[in-house]
Formats: sequence, structure tokens, C-alpha cells
Amino acid sequence: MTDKEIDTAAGGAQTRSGFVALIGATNAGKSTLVNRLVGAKVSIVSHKVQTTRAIIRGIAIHGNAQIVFMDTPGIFKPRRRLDRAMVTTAWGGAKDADVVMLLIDSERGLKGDAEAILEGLKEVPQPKILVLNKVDRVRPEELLKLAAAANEAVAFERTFMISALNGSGCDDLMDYLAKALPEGPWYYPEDQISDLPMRQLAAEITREKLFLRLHQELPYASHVETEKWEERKDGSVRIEQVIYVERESQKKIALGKGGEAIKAISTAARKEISEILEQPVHLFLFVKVRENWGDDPERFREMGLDFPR
Ligand SMILES: Nc1nc2c(ncn2[C@@H]2O[C@H](COP(=O)(O)OP(=O)(O)OP(=O)(O)O)[C@@H](O)[C@H]2O)c(=O)[nH]1
Repeated sequence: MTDKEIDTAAGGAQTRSGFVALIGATNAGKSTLVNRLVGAKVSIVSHKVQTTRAIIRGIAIHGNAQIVFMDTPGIFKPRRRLDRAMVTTAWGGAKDADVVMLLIDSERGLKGDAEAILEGLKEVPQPKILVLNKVDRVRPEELLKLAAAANEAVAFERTFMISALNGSGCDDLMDYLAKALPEGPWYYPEDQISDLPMRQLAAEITREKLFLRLHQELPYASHVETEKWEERKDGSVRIEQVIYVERESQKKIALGKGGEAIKAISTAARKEISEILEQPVHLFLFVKVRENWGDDPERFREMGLDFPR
């Protein structure tokens, strides 16, 4: 689609478009919010913290505006090299954005990571908004206190109180964002909801299933790559993915007794990938040991992260 066609697609009115960076502690609900606003599952949602590693964009249309959300990895105190890369990527995303949106888990408040994030935000020059999430779990007077404390630390343009889970407050937030973005042609065709290549999205889905099943045994020492993607004449697709782990012992865990774990992961992932693609999927999972992948610059690049020196 050319810029001209895109302008016409929005009914001839002047279009707006831009990038909104989502910043927030792990588990604040960033993925849930992006999925709600975009209306499709583009970003991985899981109970486990630190599941979002690379920036995944969800694209929403609201009135004449196209809003591109950059779902950033959770910002927290970095310990390992991989963790440091995640933090750097998250702040890097904020610098490219037109609006920076801080999402706070209202139940958890400003304790711990949120405090460190507020400090970091003071250095970010773009317009910033505060979004208190999970308001379905917190009393209104607590929310007001929280809003006052956060606004004292950072100069936010606006404060919103929402529930990403049930959608309350989300329309007001979208109205605001649509008006806050600069005038200009849309960045993406109207029907595109994510620029994450399907291969990567399919790998993210398998990683999510792996986490959901094995999170206690296999914390963060695993990574999934889609190695083959073959469209077949019968309309189905054959996908081969490799789950990389760091040690032989982890390989055993990923396979499970009699291959039971990998079978369950594969079934769940296949079902979801097939739903998204709207075509039958044959999914083949392999588990390989690759020692110290967590220190390998190439792996970082594949995940869309900068390698911290
Ligand atoms: N009650 C309630 N729960 C929510 C709400 N929004 C998100 N959650 C839950 O909070 C948990 C974390 O949500 P995610 O969307 O995965 O959080 P995230 O910020 O993307 O997490 P990371 O990827 O770890 O950075 C999930 O169990 C969500 O269902 C909300 O508005 N209300």
C-alpha cells in the first residue's frame, strides 16, 4: 500500500501514526494490554515473569490513527548478561517512541522495580503517561494515593486507571494516544497487526508452552528457534523448531519421561500456531544442547537484543 492509498483508507482525514513504548516491571500486564488494544494475540502472555525478551510490536487502529506498541522486556535489576541486554533494549525502545507509557501493577504499587523504573524515566525526554493497571483488584482510594506518589516522582502528562484484563478504561487511553501521535501516513498496511515474522511468532508460542509446563525446572536456560517452514500443497505447513538448552540434564527435563513433556508442549503449540495461521500445522520439535548460549552474541541478535559488552 502506498502512503496515498493509506490516507484514503482512513476516509481522507489527516492520518496520525507513531510509536508508543510500554515500560513496566515484569508482570505489570504489558503483554495483556497490547493484546487487548490490538485485539489479537501478538505478544506472549504468561504468569511467569521475564517472558518477554525482545521488542514485539502490536499495531492498533483507532479512528484515523495507527498506534504501534513496542512491548518492551520487563525492566528490573539486571544480574546476568542476558538480563542486562533486556534492560538496555527496553530503555532503547523508549528513546525511539513518540509517547512513553509506564504501566504499573496497582496491586504491587511502587515497591521494588517500579521505583527503579521511575528513576530511569526521569531521563526520558518524550511525553510520558502513567497507566495504573489491574484496577479490578484495588480500592479507589489506594489508586489515588498511588497516582499521587508516582506523579510526584515523574512529570506525567496524564494518568489513566485501567484493567487490561476486563478492558475498563482502555477506550479513554486509546482516545488519548490517538490524539497524542504526530500527523503523518501510517507505517503499516491497515490489516497488519504485528511486524514480527511468523517464524519468530511461532517460536515465541512454543517458548510460552515450554515455560508454562516446565518453568520450575527450566527457568531461563532455554531458547526456541524456528529452523524450517515449509508450505505444503495440501494447504498445511510443516514447521521444525529447535529448543536449545544449556546442559544435557536440561535436555532430559525438556523431553520428559518417555517424551511426555515435549509431546504436551508440541500439541499445545501446534494448536495455537494453527489457530493463528488458520491452516493445519505439522510441528516437529527437537531439543539440542548448546552450552553457554546465554553468552553468545549471535543468539542475542536473533532475539533482537543488543549484546552488552
Ligand atoms: N486482575 C488483573 N490481572 C491482570 C491484568 N492485566 C494483566 N493481568 C495478569 O497479570 C499477569 C502478567 O501479565 P503479562 O501481560 O504477562 O505481564 P507483562 O508485563 O507482559 O510481563 P513480562 O512479560 O514478564 O514483562 C497475567 O497473569 C495477567 O493475566 C488486570 O487488569 N487485572
